[in-house]
Amino acid sequence: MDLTLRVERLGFEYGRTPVLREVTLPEVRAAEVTAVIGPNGSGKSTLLRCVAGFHRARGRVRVSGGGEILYLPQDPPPPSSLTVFEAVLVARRVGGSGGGRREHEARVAETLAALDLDGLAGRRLAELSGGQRQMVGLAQAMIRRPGVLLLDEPTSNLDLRNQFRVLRSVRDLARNQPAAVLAVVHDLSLAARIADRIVVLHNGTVHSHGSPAEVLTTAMLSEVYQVDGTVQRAGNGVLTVAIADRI
Ligand SMILES: Nc1ncnc2c1ncn2[C@@H]1O[C@H](COP(=O)(O)OP(=O)(O)OP(=O)(O)O)[C@@H](O)[C@H]1O
Repeated sequence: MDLTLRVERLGFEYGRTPVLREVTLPEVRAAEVTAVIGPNGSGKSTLLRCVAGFHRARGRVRVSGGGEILYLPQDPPPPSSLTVFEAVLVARRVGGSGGGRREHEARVAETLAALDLDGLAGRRLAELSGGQRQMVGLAQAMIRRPGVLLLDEPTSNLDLRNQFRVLRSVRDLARNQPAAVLAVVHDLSLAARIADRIVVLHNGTVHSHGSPAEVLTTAMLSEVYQVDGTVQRAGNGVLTVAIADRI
């Protein structure tokens, strides 16, 4: 059976403050990336934590077709005396993947290479920058080959090149595994590049969803983000979102 993630009518509040109201997502299918966008405080991280099962929410979260559900929080793995290679190896072992030591080590090397982290393999996590540790966190998630991958702002600490690299690796994982990926992405132009579908969260409800071209509109930018924005489409189809307001 094809792997799918279904999220229906989720409701959640912290104490008495409603944060998610009747949130239903379009089905997230294997080999597809769905990006969740929305302003600060709109409920994106809470939504991911509810889907991951860390909060007890009303509504339904259903995964059909098997596979591990893996949630990668916004914060990178903490500094530690483990080397990058060891940290990713441990993640693979904890994930219960079969195979002998050689097989494990080959997969670690392959995963580090995919994220261009091979140069850091021998460095300790305590000696890395926040952005470098964030990439290690992603390598730890990817090596477990999850069926459903929930990513909370995987590029928040990364420079332009690494943002691109990470998003490309996530998309490749989704397609090759195949995995169903649900990712919170703040940068709208990056969301357009990685996502098959975008969900716009606004005040704890789904404002709109659809393909990047359907969702990223001047009207949405005005209604949801309260900015005077433009969406440009390059000849190769790449969408870029820009704010027209003067600073
Ligand atoms: N532990 C908590 N206790 C109480 N309220 C919380 C808690 N965590 C988040 N909130 C509130 O819930 C709302 C949604 O927060 P959430 O972190 O899900 O938003 P977000 O869309 O991920 O924001 P950001 O883009 O800033 O990361 C906010 O109003 C926030 O203040």
